[in-house]
Amino acid sequence: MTQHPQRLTIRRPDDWHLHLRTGAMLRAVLPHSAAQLGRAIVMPNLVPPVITAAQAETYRAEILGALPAGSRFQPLMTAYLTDGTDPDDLEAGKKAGIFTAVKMYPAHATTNSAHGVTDLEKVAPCLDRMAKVGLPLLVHGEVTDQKVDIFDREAVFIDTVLPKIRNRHPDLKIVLEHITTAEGVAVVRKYGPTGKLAATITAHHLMINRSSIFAGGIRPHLYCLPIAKRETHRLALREAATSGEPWFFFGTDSAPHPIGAKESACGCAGIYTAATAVELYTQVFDEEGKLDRLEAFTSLNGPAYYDLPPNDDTITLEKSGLTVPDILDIDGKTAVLPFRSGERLDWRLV
Ligand SMILES: NC(=O)N[C@@H](CC(=O)O)C(=O)O
Ligand SMILES: [Zn+2]
Ligand SMILES: [Zn+2]
Repeated sequence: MTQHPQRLTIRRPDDWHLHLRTGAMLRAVLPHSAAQLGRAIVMPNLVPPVITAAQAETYRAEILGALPAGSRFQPLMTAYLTDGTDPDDLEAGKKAGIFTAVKMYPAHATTNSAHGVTDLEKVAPCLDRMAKVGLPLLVHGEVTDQKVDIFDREAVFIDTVLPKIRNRHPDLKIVLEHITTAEGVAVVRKYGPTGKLAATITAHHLMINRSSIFAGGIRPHLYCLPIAKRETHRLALREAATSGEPWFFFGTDSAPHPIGAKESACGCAGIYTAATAVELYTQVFDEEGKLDRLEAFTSLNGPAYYDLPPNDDTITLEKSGLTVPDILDIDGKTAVLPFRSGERLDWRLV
């Protein structure tokens, strides 16, 4: 690769952490991801959540039915782990090709997590079975104790909860989703070489820090969970993502909410990045002078961790610039505001 390429062809990326929602929202946002990606790990935090293999099969059919004609995009389905989840159903779902992974939300940690896990002991039989049949555990890694400062909840989870899971289930593959801290980077570096721990990193956590949320006034569209941390953490995430190390990979956590639900006295957590996900990551790798490592992060490391082949086709990016789309209409009554809406990015998908 030349030092300052104007054009870049890489294997088609996958998104290992995506919220597609359902109904009109799904129909509006899915074309964005389907245009860029080969596959995506689809998060199960619907209302009600996607708990069983039968529910995941119904949800997958809805997604496939909402795809633009001719799209080869493949949704990879996840189970929402609850205290009452049946290990046999997880195993059957895995064997039937329905489940790719299982998502654990500590109860009340984030958007639509009320049915999440209250006690690790209760899900131990599920985690044992997942290790046995090869279903990775994807974790929203924040403690829910409201006495713990919101900016510390990820680091405390890594310190106190993650070791319990790892020690009790040493053969379980774990993905720490959307890491936001230097502590997250360090623990994944430490245990990544065992093949049992990896992390997704979002585009927005590579671009914003906690001051961004208050720049000139409160900016509800930059509120997500885990919340963005100090600048030192953003820099640690950028270094990790662009390091080429195989345990860090693409996961947007693109999480659309209607504008009215964001611009509210009690606004929802979630940032919508799917409209320009690949362009946002490319911008970061270019700024870091690491475009030669973009493909590993976007298209190779994720499939390798999930024991899947990389996509067989490619995408091409051009350094001709792009204006991030403005408000995305959902159903004539509600709309979503994409991250960096109306701003210029350096790269665009050809
Ligand atoms: N990331 C977020 O801020 N929100 C996600 C939930 C999640 O991934 O934690 C959502 O579903 O809106
Ligand atoms: Zn989450
Ligand atoms: Zn998420």
